[in-house]
Amino acid sequence: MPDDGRHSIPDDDHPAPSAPAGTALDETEASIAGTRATRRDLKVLTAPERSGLFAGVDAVPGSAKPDPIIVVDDVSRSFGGIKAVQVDHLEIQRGAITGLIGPNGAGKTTFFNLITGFDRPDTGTWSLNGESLGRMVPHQVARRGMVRTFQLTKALSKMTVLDNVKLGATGQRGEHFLSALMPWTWRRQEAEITERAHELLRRFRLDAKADDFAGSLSGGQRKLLEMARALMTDPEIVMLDEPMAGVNPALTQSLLEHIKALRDEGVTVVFVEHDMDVIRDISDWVVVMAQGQIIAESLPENLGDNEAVVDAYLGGHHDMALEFDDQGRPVGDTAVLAEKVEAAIEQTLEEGGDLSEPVTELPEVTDDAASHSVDPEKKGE
Ligand SMILES: Nc1ncnc2c1ncn2[C@@H]1O[C@H](COP(=O)(O)OP(=O)(O)OP(=O)(O)O)[C@@H](O)[C@H]1O
Repeated sequence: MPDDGRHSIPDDDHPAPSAPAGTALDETEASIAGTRATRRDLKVLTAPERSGLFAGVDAVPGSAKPDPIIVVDDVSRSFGGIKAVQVDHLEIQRGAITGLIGPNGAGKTTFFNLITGFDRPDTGTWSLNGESLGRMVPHQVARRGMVRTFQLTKALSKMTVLDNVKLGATGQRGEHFLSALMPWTWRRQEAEITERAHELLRRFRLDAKADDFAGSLSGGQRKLLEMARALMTDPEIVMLDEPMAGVNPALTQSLLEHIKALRDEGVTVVFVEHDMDVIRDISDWVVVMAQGQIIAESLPENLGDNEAVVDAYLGGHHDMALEFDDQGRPVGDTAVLAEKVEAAIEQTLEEGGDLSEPVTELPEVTDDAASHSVDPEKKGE
């Protein structure tokens, strides 16, 4: 991936932001905090320097970051009577992996859709590097450096793997009307696009499949294809919607390594994930949504201590102290409660319901951990 830092150099239109008020910065952060870091700056960050970025960040919803690449204000979206998203303020730190978690129906996918131009909010503003993206459609957003992948991979099964990746190169010269009148320009562009697609296929070890139909790939390989396609425009920030869903354990590890490698190259990553082990493994910072709102932000290792997070996942009506082991796994009565939540979810799915609401009502905790005695009528109240 080229490293020319071209996305991030402050200029008159995009001045470097100053350090947010109230953010305590130590020496480790000083080199990049308060200015807009380039891809090159971010590439040379050591792991302690990267975690140092969050040292002075308050673990509260909407907290200021030293060098935010994305800033969101008052973005809301309703469907009928349901307020799917109401994000008052959110800043995403440049050059870090931010995990976005929350129960089913929390509004994560809708939020991704809104800020990448795939859906329109009812209210709100948001910016990338200080430039408002409010009226842009997805390919305009991509041209400015932000791309997304989808929860359900969108690979076109009757096209080759190579062509699917090439499709990611939207908004480049070959698409323009004028270039169509100048085929020599277009052909050069086409060759560059093909070369880059091959390079990305090699990176994701899909090069042997370049000429196969995308429909022949496994679920995990399609996720890799989706990432390769997203990287065609050499983005500054990638939004990954459940990149691990449906991927077998062997490929999960490889995907995780790919995501970390992107971050280590200076790409900002925001990803939606349900698996807490994955979240703890690769996130530098975690943002928690529930019922459309940002309810918590924290370092991944402190998630289990956050009452709002536990409430969001286990329902707000428990009246016992929750306990987790040092791996963040629930223990004792908390484990029993967690199993009941699982059982309630399973039951909902078996009955053909969806999981658009978190489980909010649970029976008394007993020793019968495997009990499926959740009254479905009470769930989602
Ligand atoms: N196109 C739509 N029409 C109507 N309601 C919608 C639409 N898209 C989302 N919703 C509703 O908005 C809410 C948020 O849904 P969203 O898919 O964004 O949540 P999520 O956190 O991504 O959930 P999951 O983890 O299950 O993917 C839910 O109540 C959902 O039913």
